Amino acid sequence: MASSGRSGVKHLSQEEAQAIDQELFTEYKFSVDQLMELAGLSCATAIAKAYPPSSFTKSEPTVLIICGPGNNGGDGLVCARHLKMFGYEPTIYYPKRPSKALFEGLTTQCQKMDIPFLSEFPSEAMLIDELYGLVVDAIFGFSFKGAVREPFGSILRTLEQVTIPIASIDIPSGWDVEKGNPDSLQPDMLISLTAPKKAAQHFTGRYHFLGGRFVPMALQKKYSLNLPPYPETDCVLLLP
Ligand SMILES: NC(=O)C1=CN([C@@H]2O[C@H](COP(=O)(O)OP(=O)(O)OC[C@H]3O[C@@H](n4cnc5c(N)ncnc54)[C@H](O)[C@@H]3O)[C@@H](O)[C@H]2O)[C@H](O)CC1
Ligand SMILES: [K+]
Repeated sequence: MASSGRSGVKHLSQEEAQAIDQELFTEYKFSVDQLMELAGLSCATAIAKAYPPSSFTKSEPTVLIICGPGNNGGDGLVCARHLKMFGYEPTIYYPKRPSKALFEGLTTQCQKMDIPFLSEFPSEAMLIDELYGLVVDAIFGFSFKGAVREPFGSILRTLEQVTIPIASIDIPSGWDVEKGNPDSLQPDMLISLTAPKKAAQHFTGRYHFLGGRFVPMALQKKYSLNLPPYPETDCVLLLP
């Protein structure tokens, strides 16, 4: 069944999100690297709009970015690199790294830009609150299914206790892509890429951005995305 939010934009099922993704690669001949770069740039841009460095109460605008094992994690690595360029102090936790050239390259880029990678996840939420001003959740995106497997279960349980804002890329991690999850993370920001997924209807945080301004009009029409117009040359749009 089709569903749409207050803005009239379509909310995608998991199957639709994966079908559009596949069509972008197979029919439209985009490469993953290209779309990931635009997705990650959108996330860093949305973060810079909602949480400018001057709004941080810490002495430095420190951001903890947690990257998962798939492309959502890749978006997180790209986001970290752009945040560094924008004047933030990102730190990455990336416990499950795929042995693929794309992710290895993104990791090296971050390392060469002096972005630290944590070898262990902070054991207490309080430590995260003390050290960072923002968490970026790039753990799972639209391919998440079933019960959360370790080490991500314990990471998510810690994140549920933090009091600093959490910005989730595409899906709040631990949420069912269509039904959401009232018992998991409740992020302050959600950046929906391409189009919001059905779970976004359960988002109650302050900022819901649309990002990933890369879907050709023919594909938008085929899937009746009904995307609102992005302002001027912006790569993100704040949804009502
Ligand atoms: N078209 C677009 O909008 C683009 C979006 N991008 C981003 O890509 C993700 C989707 O990426 P994908 O690799 O398909 O999957 P995920 O990152 O969601 O995760 C897959 C990863 O997670 C593991 N996994 C799945 N379920 C579980 C679980 N229950 N417990 C533990 N681990 C789990 C699975 O094994 C895989 O390893 C999308 O959301 C966007 O963020 C692209 O960057 C660009 C195009
Ligand atoms: K996420």
